[in-house]
Amino acid sequence: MSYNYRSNVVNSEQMRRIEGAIFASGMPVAALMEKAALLTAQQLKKSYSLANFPKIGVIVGPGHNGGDALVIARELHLAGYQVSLFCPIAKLKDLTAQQANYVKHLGLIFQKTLESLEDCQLIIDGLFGFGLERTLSADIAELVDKINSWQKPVISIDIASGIHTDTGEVLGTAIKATHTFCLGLWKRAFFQDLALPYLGKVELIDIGISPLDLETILQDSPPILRVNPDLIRPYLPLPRPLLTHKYQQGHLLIICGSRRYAGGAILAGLGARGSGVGMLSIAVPAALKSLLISHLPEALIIDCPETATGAIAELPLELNNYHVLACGPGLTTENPAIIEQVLDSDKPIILDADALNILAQLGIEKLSSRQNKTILTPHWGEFKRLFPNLSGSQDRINITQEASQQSGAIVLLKGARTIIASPGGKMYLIPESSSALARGGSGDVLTGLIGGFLTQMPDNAPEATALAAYLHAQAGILAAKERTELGVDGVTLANYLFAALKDSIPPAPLDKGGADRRGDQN
Ligand SMILES: NC(=O)C1=CN([C@@H]2O[C@H](COP(=O)(O)OP(=O)(O)OC[C@H]3O[C@@H](n4cnc5c(N)ncnc54)[C@H](O)[C@@H]3O)[C@@H](O)[C@H]2O)[C@@H](O)CC1
Ligand SMILES: [K+]
Repeated sequence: MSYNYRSNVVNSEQMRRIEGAIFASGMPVAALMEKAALLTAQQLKKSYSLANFPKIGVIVGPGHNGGDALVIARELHLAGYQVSLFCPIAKLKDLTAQQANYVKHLGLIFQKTLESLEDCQLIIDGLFGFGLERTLSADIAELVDKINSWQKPVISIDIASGIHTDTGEVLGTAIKATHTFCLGLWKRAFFQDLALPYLGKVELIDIGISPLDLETILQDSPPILRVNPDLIRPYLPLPRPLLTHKYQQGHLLIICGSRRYAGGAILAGLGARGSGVGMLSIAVPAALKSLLISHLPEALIIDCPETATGAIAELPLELNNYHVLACGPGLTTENPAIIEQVLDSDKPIILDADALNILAQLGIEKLSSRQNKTILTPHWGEFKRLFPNLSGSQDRINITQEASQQSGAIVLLKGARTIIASPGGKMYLIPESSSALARGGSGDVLTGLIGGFLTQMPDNAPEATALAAYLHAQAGILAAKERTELGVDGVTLANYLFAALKDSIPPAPLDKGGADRRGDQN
């Protein structure tokens, strides 16, 4: 396991321990504050020019978040900005009090009222960082609401004040930042859907936390990783070995569709197409066969006997002849026997949509007898049905991890920030997405894509899932950029998968990882 400030996501307790390890090894506290705040001030000056934002208001809290804000205030003042300060809490930590003295010496003024900052073009929020530990008191909450009501650009230092660093919960109320500079390491809240409306654009400031200090603190817990191109590139089934053939690139079976929901089957097939899987078979009710062939001429379409209402009645197939089974899109919940048959197979399976709804009826205990991997890809509604005991909590990172532990499956919880947990405890967090994907059909594309990647990298199921989820989100972002958020239907999304692959995970120069790894598998 290699440690990296770009990838490792921490909670506040881990952040505090890492900080402690750095200080214990000799780094002066004030020096780290100076570094973090100087780097943030540099970024700020680049994004918010003196010409456009000559007057800046800085809200100073009692802890080191407030200390950061004071160093930033000083730097902006020295750069020519007109800076006004407001500090609503009298008792400051020592280092913060020292910084306050120095800015006073430079002539900066602590205003008596928040209203004195109302004519600023930009507000910097240095009220609380990861040290926020309780709900905001009524007087502080009132200040925060007042700042929000101004509708000005607000830059939060480390995290929007009022947001819980781990769960992303709003502790009473919270600053609605337009831009947040996260210091040193990504904190969990940046991947919690609850917190997103408060963080605005997010940016990580690299303050030089070394892999050594990360390892010291993080080595005893399973890694929680923010997916980025460098992290998943080694797992991509690219470049292909020169002498491979289609069956070496894997054979995926998708079990999907009904007369009522034919489109889900097509979209899952198009998702699988986007993975480049060697062989694709799709089992559908007989009535859908010619429709599927017309959309996916490269796939083998298997026509299954159907029920009176047009669902698959039985699967006349030896499921163990395929490398991976993906099951669910458009299936209906009419026939639980199919899911039981899929669960009984010895192959890796992906369950989505109605396959999950049937599993919820059967009970997740059914998964315990499986000999191979299971991947569950619920959205929130499906998750609640599968894991009702976890649905009371809003900490999506925690409950996805719990769900994976309870079920023994890899669980992918869909959302604005999709979360993937594996039974071993390792987690992958998808860092960005587009609301263009909040649309029927997006999930079907994802199921096919996961299936296609898993087929090509069966020994790395969590990574295949993360790779698919990342690429799916990137395709949504790219498509929305060109067509707006209203222009990304499932077929369009699937068509953008290749462009996303090329754009967002370009091959690293001299990267031979992919070729070597696949050589092992063949
Ligand atoms: N970890 C690191 O590597 C670095 C951290 N720095 C900064 O230090 C911050 C953490 O500093 P602190 O630990 O001092 O914590 P904070 O500055 O986040 O705030 C803690 C202070 O606020 C008080 N407090 C907590 N909840 C409150 C509430 N609801 N109402 C009123 N007061 C409340 C606490 O008693 C404490 O005095 C980070 O967010 C970051 O901005 C940087 O200075 C340098 C690098
Ligand atoms: K803050």
